Amino acid sequence: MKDWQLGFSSSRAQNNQTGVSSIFDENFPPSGFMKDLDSSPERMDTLSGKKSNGSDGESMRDAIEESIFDFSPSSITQSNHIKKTGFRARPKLASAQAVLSSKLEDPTEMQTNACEEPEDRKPEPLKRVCMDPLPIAAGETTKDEDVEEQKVKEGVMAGENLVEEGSKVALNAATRKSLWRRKIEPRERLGASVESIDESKEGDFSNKRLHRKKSWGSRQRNTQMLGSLQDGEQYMGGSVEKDGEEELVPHPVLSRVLFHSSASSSSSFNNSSAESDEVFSENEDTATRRQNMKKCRSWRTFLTMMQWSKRPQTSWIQLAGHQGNVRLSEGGEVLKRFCEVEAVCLQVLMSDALCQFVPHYFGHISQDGEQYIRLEDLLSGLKNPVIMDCKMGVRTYQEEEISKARSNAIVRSDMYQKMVKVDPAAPTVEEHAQRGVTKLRYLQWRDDSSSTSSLGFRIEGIVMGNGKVLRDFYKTRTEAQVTETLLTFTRSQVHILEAYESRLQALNKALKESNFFNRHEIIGSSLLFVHDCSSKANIWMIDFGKTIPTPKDVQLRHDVPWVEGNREDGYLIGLTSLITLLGEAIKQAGEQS
Ligand SMILES: Nc1ncnc2c1ncn2[C@@H]1O[C@H](COP(=O)(O)OP(=O)(O)OP(=O)(O)O)[C@@H](O)[C@H]1O
Ligand SMILES: O=P(O)(O)O[C@@H]1[C@H](O)[C@H](O)[C@@H](OP(=O)(O)O)[C@H](OP(=O)(O)O)[C@H]1O
Repeated sequence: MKDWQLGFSSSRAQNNQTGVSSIFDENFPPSGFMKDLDSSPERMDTLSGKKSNGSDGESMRDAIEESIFDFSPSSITQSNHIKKTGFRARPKLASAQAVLSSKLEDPTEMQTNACEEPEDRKPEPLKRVCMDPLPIAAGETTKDEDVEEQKVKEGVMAGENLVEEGSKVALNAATRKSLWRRKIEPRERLGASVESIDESKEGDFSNKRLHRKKSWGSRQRNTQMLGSLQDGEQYMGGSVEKDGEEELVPHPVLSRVLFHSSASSSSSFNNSSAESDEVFSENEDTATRRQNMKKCRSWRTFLTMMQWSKRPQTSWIQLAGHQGNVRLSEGGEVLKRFCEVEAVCLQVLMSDALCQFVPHYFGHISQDGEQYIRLEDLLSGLKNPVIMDCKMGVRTYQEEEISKARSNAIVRSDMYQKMVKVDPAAPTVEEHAQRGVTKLRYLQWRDDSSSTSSLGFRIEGIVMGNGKVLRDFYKTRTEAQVTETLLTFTRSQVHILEAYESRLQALNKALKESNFFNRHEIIGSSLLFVHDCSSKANIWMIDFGKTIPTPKDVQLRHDVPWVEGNREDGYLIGLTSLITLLGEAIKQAGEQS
């Protein structure tokens, strides 16, 4: 078991044992929607990695180093380490794996989660969940498979790399995916797997048994597996009696389940004749065949449930911003409508001190005549993520927008409608009369009614762990209102609040070292806060669509008020406010508990 898995498992074990009081303000509008976060963990693990500066997304990702950070209040040493380094969370691969393996450890929880899954979080098509037919020693693949894995690496979600520790079943999704894509015959697939096992695990009895079978035709082999299937209870026990020999099965239920999963994977569990031919022997009579088919179907039902539970954790949601601007691709990347200003920023950021705080940028892609920016999915691997989007800075419009508004003031009725909905008294008499406001006027009103102008940031939206979305923060302006919202967002969990505070302090440090920050006016950019019920937490910088390089003669400070012409964005004012208010929230949460 890798370090991060150990860390995660122990964290989960602790969580299961920890009775936790539910702390949140009953008066807050979305009361009662946080019941799924009832187990408050004692510690928090995140992963740290370091990006390389390579221009190629593949090589950069390959260069990521991972390690664990422990946010346990008692873990002072590591906590200091975090403060020194900032917690670099790249939870993708580890989180997905850890969540998946923990689900298998805890079937009760699996059921609970399945029940709580909101309708709009239906799993991806089954073809995305890949499983191997044979037990393979963890981490081992054949040469060919390695090549295949390399080929498909880019398009494969980290969460699809499934390794069942202790079961000796390695589920290498990249390999499987590529094999399926190429529709390689099961026979070839099996042969390859067996050879690799046998070469590297000479002493393993079960592997030797598999090796002895490798000369069998795939049909024979499949029939043999089916025969075993009929003795389900024995199989559950971990061994099968065959011809007087005990055949050890590394992971009794899984390996058989996985076998059939694989056999039918390419057809997504259809009952096609091709599949039946693959599974049943020619010598079986019709009755046996029917019986077998029936059993096989019930296994399929079970498999479907398994695959549901093992699906990659991609509870993706676009919280703020222009609806439909951002979406999750089939391959698990976030695709955002192309904006050259943003693409240039992201490219520069990949080799800046801030790269640890920005989703990985994979370049751009053209799809159906549209261009998209390809980004790392920051929610990947998080289980029922809790998300908050904070728009940073003391203003959300560029200075250019002011001059534009002066020269050509377009009156917008949509913005007038939005304004009236929040505050019917906000428009002037003239604006009421024309039933419209200019964009600049609207943006300025938004900034002033929220905490943007006063605190240097505002909360745009929150997604709670049960998927409930809160966007009504138009009038969340005072420090007390923001603090209360932070407590609700984190359910007053001190270790989460502390992790966020720590991350922001690290960001503060990185900003001071950043050439990008030194040379850019950052407008309308957000900090995306994400945590989940297994206590992974992180904060990321997103949205650089209105971030522009400063003129050569301008040196921004980022921590002084904006007056027209000085181009200051107030980013550090917002960051300082956030850190202060998180501190206040930590204090209040401590007092509550
Ligand atoms: N890399 C990512 N991973 C996960 N979610 C993301 C990612 N990028 C964006 N999102 C989601 O999409 C939302 C909107 O993103 P973003 O702010 O970049 O869009 P936008 O349309 O440019 O916003 P705006 O209208 O404020 O300029 C975010 O609040 C977040 O929920
Ligand atoms: O959040 P709200 O209240 O819905 O208001 C929107 C928000 O201010 C966006 O940032 C802005 O897009 P830009 O940042 O790109 O200016 C958008 O302008 P738009 O309607 O002109 O796109 C506004 O409608």
